[in-house]
Amino acid sequence: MKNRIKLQKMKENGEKITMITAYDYPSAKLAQEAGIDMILVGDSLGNVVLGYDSTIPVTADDMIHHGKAVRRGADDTFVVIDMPFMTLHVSMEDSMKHAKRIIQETNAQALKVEGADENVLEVIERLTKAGIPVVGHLGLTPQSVHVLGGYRVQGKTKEDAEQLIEDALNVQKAGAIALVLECIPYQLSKIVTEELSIPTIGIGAGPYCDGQVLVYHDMLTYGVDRVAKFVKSYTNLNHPVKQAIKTYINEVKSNEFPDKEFSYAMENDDVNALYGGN
Ligand SMILES: Nc1nc(=O)c2c([nH]1)NC[C@@H]1CN(c3ccc(C(=O)N[C@@H](CCC(=O)O)C(=O)O)cc3)CN21
Ligand SMILES: CC(C)C(=O)C(=O)O
Ligand SMILES: [Mg+2]
Repeated sequence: MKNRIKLQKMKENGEKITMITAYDYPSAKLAQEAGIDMILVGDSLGNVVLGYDSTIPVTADDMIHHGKAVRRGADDTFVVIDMPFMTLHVSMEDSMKHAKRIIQETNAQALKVEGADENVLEVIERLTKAGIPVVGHLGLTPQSVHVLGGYRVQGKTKEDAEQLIEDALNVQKAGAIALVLECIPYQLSKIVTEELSIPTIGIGAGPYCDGQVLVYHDMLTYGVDRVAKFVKSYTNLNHPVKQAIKTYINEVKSNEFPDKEFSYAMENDDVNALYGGN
């Protein structure tokens, strides 16, 4: 497991780990070409690519479909794939079956699982023993949105923070290679990052994590409108994309496009012969 060593080294050396989500060939290709350390095929694809209002309808087949496209676009990047809703909570056999399919069909390096209950910890242990690296995910775990009562910041009280620290230690003990911390106070992610030997990757978890992850469509403002406070918009693609499509519409309607420059031609003799033949 060469990649595990590298992640671990980056934490030890204080070199920040960069991660972005990707869901298809072009997003993966651009992320790899830009030099990202890790790609996450997030179940957030339910929101940003499939148009659902949560990650709950996302299936293992969805993850495989998109995971394969990402792998084709980024053949040389560490790819992590989310285990989607309910692939961890039916039975151990069911979880292993889904994990096996996702890994074998996508050729990803690792799987990510939300939470730290008994089932999830056992899944982490079993996959790790089978040689499949696992990334944990604590704090705001969107697959539990209906239990959490909305997309709220987690771990804000002493009790909740202590529980999260205990969960993080358990996830590490079960064998996880890294831990995503989502939407928690920066003071808490600082403690967790110091307590753990594995790298923490934050999203809405402040500056003290060993790495950061953002959703592709959020950081590019592409097809999304309202985003969480923790999202930094590095560019806004909504405007230029919409503008380009509007210009195209106008040019077709006004017979400006396509002109000869964008058309194919026959030789004059052949055109004449064609008319003559009629
Ligand atoms: N486009 C997108 N980006 C994401 O980061 C993301 C998804 N989708 N879908 C799955 C989950 C859902 N996520 C979310 C969604 C909303 C907030 C949000 O609006 N949070 C409030 C917190 C308010 C509070 O508790 O104080 C905010 O205003 O930032 C946070 C995480 C993160 N994940
Ligand atoms: C927000 C990240 C961590 C995620 O789980 C996803 O994109 O699905
Ligand atoms: Mg996810």
